[in-house]
Amino acid sequence: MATIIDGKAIAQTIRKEIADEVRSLSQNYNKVPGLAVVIVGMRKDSLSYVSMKRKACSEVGIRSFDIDLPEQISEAEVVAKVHELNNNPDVHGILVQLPLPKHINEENVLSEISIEKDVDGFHPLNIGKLAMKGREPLFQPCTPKGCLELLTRSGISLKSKRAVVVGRSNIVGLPVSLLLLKADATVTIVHSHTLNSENIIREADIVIAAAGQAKMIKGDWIKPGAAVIDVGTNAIDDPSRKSGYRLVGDVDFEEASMVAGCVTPVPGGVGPMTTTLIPNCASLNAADTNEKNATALQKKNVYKSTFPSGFQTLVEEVCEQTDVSELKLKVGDFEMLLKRDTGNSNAPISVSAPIESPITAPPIPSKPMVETISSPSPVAEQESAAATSSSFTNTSAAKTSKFAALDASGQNAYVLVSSSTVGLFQRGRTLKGKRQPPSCKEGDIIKEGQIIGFLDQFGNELPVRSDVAGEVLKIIYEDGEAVGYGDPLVAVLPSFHGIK
Ligand SMILES: Nc1nc(=O)c2c([nH]1)NC[C@@H]1CN(c3ccc(C(=O)N[C@@H](CCC(=O)O)C(=O)O)cc3)C=[N+]21
Repeated sequence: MATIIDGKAIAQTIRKEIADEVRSLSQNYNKVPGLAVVIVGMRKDSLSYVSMKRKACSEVGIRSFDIDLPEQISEAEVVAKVHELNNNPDVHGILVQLPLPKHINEENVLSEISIEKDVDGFHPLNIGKLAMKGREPLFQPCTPKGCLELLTRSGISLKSKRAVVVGRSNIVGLPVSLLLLKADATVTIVHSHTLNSENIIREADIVIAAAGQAKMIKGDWIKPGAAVIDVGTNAIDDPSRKSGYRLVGDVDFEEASMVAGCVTPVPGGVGPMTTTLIPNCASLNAADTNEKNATALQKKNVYKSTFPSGFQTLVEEVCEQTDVSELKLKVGDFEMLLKRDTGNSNAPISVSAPIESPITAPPIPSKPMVETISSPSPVAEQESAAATSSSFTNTSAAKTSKFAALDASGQNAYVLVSSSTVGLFQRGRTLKGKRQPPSCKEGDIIKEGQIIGFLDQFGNELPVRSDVAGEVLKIIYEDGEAVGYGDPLVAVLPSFHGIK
C-alpha cells in the first residue's frame, strides 16, 4: 500500500516558514511583502482558486492586492493594470489568474508582467532561463515547484531517477520537466502524440501527471514502488455531493495506491502547495529587493555628501579614473575649483561656464553641483578610459559611451542635481494614490527650474528641480530607491556646455 503524501500538511509546514520570514522582514525592515492577484471575470473555479490564494496571503502576513476586473474589460486595460502594478513598489508579486476570457490574449498580458514580479514564473524569459543550463530564473513556477517540494520533503531524491511527465502544458508539464532536469533526473515527457505512453510511464521511478484527463493513469501503468505526483484537478459529476461534483486527479488514485510507493491525493496534494508557494515567492522577492536596495544604498552612500566625505570620494574618482583637468564644486554658497596638470600640453585654459547658486530655493534649498571640464586628449584614449571607468557607477554600456563621447569632445561639463534631503526618490508624482509618469527621462531637454523627480518623505512629496537648463544625461537613482542627503540624483548636460 502506497504512502499518501499529505500536501496539506507539507503546505502547512511551509506556511509556518513563510510566516516567520514575513515577520522577520517586517520587524527588521518594516517591510510587508505584497502580492497582487488579478482576476478577470467570474469563472467559478477561478474565483475559488483566487480566494484561496488571497486567504493564504493573509494567513502568512502578506498584503494582498485584490484586483477584480470585469469580464468585458479590454486587453489594453488589463495590460494597463499590469503596468500600474509593475510600478507599485508595495507589490512584490503579480499573478494574473488563468484562463483569461477568450477576447484577451494571454501571452500579451503575461509578457507585460515585470519579470521581477512574475511570481507564477510564466514570463517567457523566466521559462527560458529555467530551460538553460547554468541559468536560474528569478521565479520558479509554483505548481511545478510544489511537485518537487512534495517529493524532496517526503525524502525522495531526484538525482539520476527516471522521471516521466505526462503532459506538456506551459504552466505545468514543460516547466516541471525542466525543474526535474535541473535536479539531475532523467526526464521523459509523454503527451497526446506519444505512442505507447503506458510503457514509458511504467519505467518511471517518478511520475508527474499533468494531462488534465480524469483518472487517465491506471494502476497497471505504474512501476511498483514509484512516486506518483498528481497535478490534475478535474471536476467530475457526483450526484451524492451537494455541489453535484467532486475533484479527481489524472491518476486513478484507488488503483495507483495499491502499486505505487507513494502518491499524492486530489484534493489535498499538489493544490495546497500551489496556493502556498505563490505568497512564498512574493515574500522571497520582497526580501530580495530589500537586500538589493540595502546593497545599492550602501554603495551609493559613498557619495552621500555629508560634506566633505562624499565630495572627497567624487574628487578621488574623477582624478583617478578620468582625464578631467578642472573640477568645480558648488554647494550653496560654498565653491571650490580644483585644477590639475594632466600632463597634456594642450590643456585649455578654459574657465567653467558659470553656474549660479540655486535661487529657486524652497522646497529644495541648496543642491550640490559638480561641474567638470575635461582636457582634450586623443579620442581613443579617452574612450578606453571612459569605458573602463566612470565617476558614475552602474552605467550601462550605452550610457557610459555617452560619457565617453562627452569626455572626448573635451566639453565634459555636467551638473549633478542632488538630493537636499533623505527620502525615497520618485521619478513621478503620486496623484490620488496613482503614480504619474516620470517627470523626465534620459535624453530629455529640460528648462532651468524644471522638476526632474520627487523625494518622498513619509508620504510627503517634495519636487526636485534642476538648477540648469540642458539635457538629462543620466538618472542615477531608480524609482523608489532610498537616497541620502547630497546624493546625486540626475546628471544634466547644461545647454551652454559647448561655450568655451
Ligand atoms: N496564473 C495562474 N496561476 C496558477 O497557479 C493557476 C492559474 N493561474 N489558474 C488555474 C490553476 C489551477 N490552480 C490551482 C490552485 C490551487 C488548487 C487547490 O488548492 N486545490 C485544492 C482543492 C480545491 C477545492 O477543493 O476546490 C486541493 O487540491 O486540495 C488547485 C488548482 C492554480 N492555477
